[in-house]
Amino acid sequence: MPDFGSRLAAVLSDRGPLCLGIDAHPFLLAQWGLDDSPAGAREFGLAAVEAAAGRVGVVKPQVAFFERHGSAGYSALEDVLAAARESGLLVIADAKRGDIGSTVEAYGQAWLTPGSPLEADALTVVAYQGVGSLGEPLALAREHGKGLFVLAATSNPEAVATQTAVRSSGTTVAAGVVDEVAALTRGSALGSIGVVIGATVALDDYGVSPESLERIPVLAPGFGEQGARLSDLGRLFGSASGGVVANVGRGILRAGRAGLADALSAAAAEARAAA
Ligand SMILES: O=c1ccn([C@@H]2O[C@H](COP(=O)(O)O)[C@@H](O)[C@H]2O)c(=O)[nH]1
Repeated sequence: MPDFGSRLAAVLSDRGPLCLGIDAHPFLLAQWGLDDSPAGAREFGLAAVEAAAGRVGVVKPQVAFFERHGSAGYSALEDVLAAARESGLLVIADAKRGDIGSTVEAYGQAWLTPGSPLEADALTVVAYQGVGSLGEPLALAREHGKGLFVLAATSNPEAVATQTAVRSSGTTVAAGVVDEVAALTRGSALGSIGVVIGATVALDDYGVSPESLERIPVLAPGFGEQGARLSDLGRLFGSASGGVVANVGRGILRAGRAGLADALSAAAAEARAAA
């Protein structure tokens, strides 16, 4: 299996940067005429996958909206993950896992092992315990051609104080995470270990340069509902734009089940033109 970075680069080139966030918010389930139940979340997720296939290359199921339904929600998520991967979509499980190394290894096994019920192509992870704590999922990703996205500068305003704090090395926390992740990638091809940078943040404010992001994939949430515009993608990420996965959840899902395909096609075209 080719590594995640190569697969992602091919998808970005063929389909453009748009990623459909599969966020089964209760208000969206109601709007789509579905119950706020595991069956409703399952149907929502499968309909989102069906609309995404052929229109975008990447989907990002938000695990929390399945987890809130307990074990039946996880069963629904397993079906959605499998359907997405069978449709040829790259799947980023947004689970934001992190812990000491010996525990985070188990998270890696759950989401990155081929044949696991929760198998995804990539996983979002948290480096609050140090990028080095992620060594085991990193090794698993390398072994199985999977990817990781490490939170660096998140889209929510509450994160600014923590992520712009200056480390003893003199870089911000966000820039330090970017540098440590970038150091994991050799060669000029897009790496398999990337970062999460919100589209709502100004890179300068975090001491992050577009150049430092050029060889690593960047998962960028914050478009749509959180205020960033897809048409600004190139301005926001500059020379790193080619490796950006632009996530939109509510901003597209609000179109409803009937309007989803058209909303996706329009957003995909807008994102492609802006990259
Ligand atoms: O910094 C971050 C990291 C993750 N997210 C997640 O992305 C989506 C955004 O959904 P929208 O509906 O398009 O706002 C959601 O799953 C978040 O948990 C983020 O927003 N910011």
